Amino acid sequence: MAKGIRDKVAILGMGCSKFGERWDMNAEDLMVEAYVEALSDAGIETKQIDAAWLGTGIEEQHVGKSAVPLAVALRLPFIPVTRVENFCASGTEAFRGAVYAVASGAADIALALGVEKLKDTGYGGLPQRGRGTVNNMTWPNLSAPGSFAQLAAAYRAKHGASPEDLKRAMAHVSVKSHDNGSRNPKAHLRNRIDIDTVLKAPMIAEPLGLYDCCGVSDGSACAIVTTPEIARSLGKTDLITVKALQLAVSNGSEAQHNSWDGSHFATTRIAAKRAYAEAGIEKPRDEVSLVEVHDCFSITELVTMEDLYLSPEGGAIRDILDGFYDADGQLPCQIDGGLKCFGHPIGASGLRMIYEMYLQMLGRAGERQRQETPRIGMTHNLGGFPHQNVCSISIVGRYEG
Ligand SMILES: CC(=O)SCCNC(=O)CCNC(=O)[C@H](O)C(C)(C)COP(=O)(O)OP(=O)(O)OC[C@H]1O[C@@H](n2cnc3c(N)ncnc32)[C@H](O)[C@@H]1OP(=O)(O)O
Repeated sequence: MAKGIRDKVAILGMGCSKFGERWDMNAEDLMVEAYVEALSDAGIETKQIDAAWLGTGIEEQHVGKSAVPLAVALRLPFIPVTRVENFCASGTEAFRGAVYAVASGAADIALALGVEKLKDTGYGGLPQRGRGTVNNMTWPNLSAPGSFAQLAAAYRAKHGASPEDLKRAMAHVSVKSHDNGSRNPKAHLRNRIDIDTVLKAPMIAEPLGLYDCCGVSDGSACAIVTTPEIARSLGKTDLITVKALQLAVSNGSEAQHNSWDGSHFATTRIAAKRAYAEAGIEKPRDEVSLVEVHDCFSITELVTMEDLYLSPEGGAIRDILDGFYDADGQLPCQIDGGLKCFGHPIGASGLRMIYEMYLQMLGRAGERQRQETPRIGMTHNLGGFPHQNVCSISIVGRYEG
């Protein structure tokens, strides 16, 4: 395996907008909200940034084509700006661009920003009549909730879980995330819920009810990165560095050759193995202190805990019900409220997850701060559907160099 980027890049500053129904703001306003916080945290000026990456998913409708909207919104000084899109993993893709630019020496300081404006532009998780023959004939009823509901059925069939146990574990996932989100002023949904509310909620795609789904929200998040040496020369003493960044992309082979039972994500397993090797992690369940996964649906979080090798295969239901991933458990998952409470403004989500890891490791997470300062944080950003997807994993941690 290539040497990788472990400890070559430090996070100089991060910012995150308030997520939610931001009727009062357009995409540029959201970008500025996250950027102003990141810039002030980094303690630099815009003219010191050498290159920038914009991550956004449905750009034509919500943000505008090309990389120009980012350059205009932030008044970037004619530097190279690149726009990336990789399904729902677009935010981590922007981060990857900026981190690799610094790691390669092409830039001293680079910016990654992810944004999406979904709420008032007609986007929804349920099927909308697509345009054109392919959409009408081939995918007339394809929806994210419907597609991830099949993951639940396949997982249950494979592991022989009873429908009641699986539903209770999924409900625990949602109750836990709403509890965490209620302590986060930047989250969209901040109401506490109980198991009964989840189990009696309107059905969206059996077995996924309203509270098993992430919301639909607007939001933006931003990171400024540099080398550990430059960060020190700028006066930073407490450094958080990138330990690993890995991306795995489906090539269709599993689904096409019937070797896939539909109950897990091959991309997550492959990206996780590579990321642990790059970060030098041998026992992820013991060594990772905090994790944010792509909980677009409660079942995705449950399955992902096994795909990341944190829970044993078939053991996630038990771990979840035992509180292993609760805020006061051994390995908190979605301590900020996750996609469940932040919603999923596509380009922003991956960077929003890294933002929480960064705050927690610097002891700056306010009411939801983990008591023992976390050392290693992992984020998992998934794009696409179970049968074809991209998975981007980042591991960040305290710098001990
Ligand atoms: C790889 C991937 O990431 S795929 C994932 C892509 N994203 C998605 O699929 C989004 C999934 N979620 C959804 O589509 C929507 O949230 C739905 C369908 C579940 C609900 O949408 P709608 O019925 O239009 O909800 P609407 O916006 O009208 O809100 C109605 C109420 O429910 C609440 N609500 C909406 N969604 C959620 C949710 N997911 N969880 C909890 N509460 C919610 C709202 O706050 C509102 O509450 P209020 O009446 O107290 O104000």
